[in-house]
Amino acid sequence: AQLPNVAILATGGTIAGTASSSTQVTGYKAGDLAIQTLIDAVPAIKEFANVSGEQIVKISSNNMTDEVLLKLAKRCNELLADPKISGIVITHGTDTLEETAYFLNLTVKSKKPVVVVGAMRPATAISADGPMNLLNAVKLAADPNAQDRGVLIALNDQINAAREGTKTNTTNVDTFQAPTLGLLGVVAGGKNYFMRDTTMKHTHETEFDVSKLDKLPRVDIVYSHASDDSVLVDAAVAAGAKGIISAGSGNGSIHQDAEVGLANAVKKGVVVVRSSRTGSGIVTPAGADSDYGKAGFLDGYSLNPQKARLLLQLALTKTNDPKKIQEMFMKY
Ligand SMILES: NC(=O)CC[C@H](N)C(=O)O
Repeated sequence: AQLPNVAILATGGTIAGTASSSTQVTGYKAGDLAIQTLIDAVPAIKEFANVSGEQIVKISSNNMTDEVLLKLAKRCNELLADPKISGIVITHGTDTLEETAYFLNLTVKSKKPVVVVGAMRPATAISADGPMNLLNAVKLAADPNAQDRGVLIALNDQINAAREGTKTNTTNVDTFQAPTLGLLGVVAGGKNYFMRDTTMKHTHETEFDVSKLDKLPRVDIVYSHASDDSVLVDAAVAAGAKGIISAGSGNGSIHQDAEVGLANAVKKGVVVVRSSRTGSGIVTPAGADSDYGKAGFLDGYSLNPQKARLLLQLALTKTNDPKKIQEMFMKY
């Protein structure tokens, strides 16, 4: 039988990282190795798929930009329109992997699997996790049962939804978790097992079209803390932010001295969305009669601040209507 064709788009990260010794697992050079070197390190891939590697960038993912995100989304859409391509794997640093995965979850127009993969130990380390993660990701991208589940995050034998998975540990290989909703599935005995589906709209079901975009509106995140004030909010507005995500405390609460600045931002036409710095749970709707509702703040639902930022950027390419943007936050 003919093997499925899987395209691999490489962006760098620890999966392509090199260190001077096999015991060095921090302070290494991320994104050093080219994609063909990573593919050649896992000859077993050839048993499951024909793969082609394409180097998009070679960066540590803390340096990811809107420009690269747009380039990746456009390239995915081009490749997935080709009937010969079964799915896509994107190799990525883990630091902002969840952001790229969620951005693609909102902008890829296909039911075919798109799998974002990384590693926590550099390619040169003892028990490097990259090779097995890459093999699992290619098999997942070639798996018909992985179709129409939204973009997937696959590391450490676990499958997460792009919207829900988040990096929870600075160094451990078991870093991607979905604290509120749990895993979509697992990889065991070389097979993919799906336990549930995400309930939110994704990929071909969204209204976002990046084909004609070459930049995204500025959206900043302000992180709440004791003794907070409006200094950073005012700075965001002065820098031209069209939206601000409040990484609030608890259930999206905001220090009264920062709230003043955010309310003023709304009066100037900036869209403000409340999210939470807690890392799990939902930010419940404040209601039109509450102080937050009266100030015009929107509710971020279960998106973490970094993902809420991406949705607000895309939302602002379609509309400035707070009501419509709130609907998007409950839908995607
Ligand atoms: N484990 C990782 O991939 C983190 C390394 C690096 N900072 C990156 O995100 O690209």
